[in-house]
Amino acid sequence: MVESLAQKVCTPCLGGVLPLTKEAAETYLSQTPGWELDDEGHWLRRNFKFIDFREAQAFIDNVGHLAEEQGHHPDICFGWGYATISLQTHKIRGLHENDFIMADKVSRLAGL
Ligand SMILES: C[C@H](O)[C@H](O)[C@H]1CNC2=NC(N)=NC(=O)C2=N1
Repeated sequence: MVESLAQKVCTPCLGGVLPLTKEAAETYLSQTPGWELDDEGHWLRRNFKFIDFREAQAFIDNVGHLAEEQGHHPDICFGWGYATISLQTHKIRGLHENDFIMADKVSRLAGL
């Protein structure tokens, strides 16, 4: 049985690895429905909608705990009724499988 991305854990990114090419990143997208790449393929992003500010805040608080557990941290923007989660492996200034693992785990946190 093929392991889902969410079943994997982020590996410490020690730098010195090349970021995924845009084409390689696009092959991962099929496993993370709802997420999008930026034009250069350096960022993975998804918007989540909530009923109000508190719901959005509760969600990003959970994302924060997940990030600490995984040792891999998203950029988060949130406000009344929404949260935007952006993922990049900063150490390599691009995307790594870790970003897609986090994306799948974050989607599941939102119940998606
Ligand atoms: C020392 C620490 O583990 C590293 O700096 C981690 C922390 N979280 C991280 N998160 C992300 N998104 N990219 C990184 O390169 C990264 N590096």
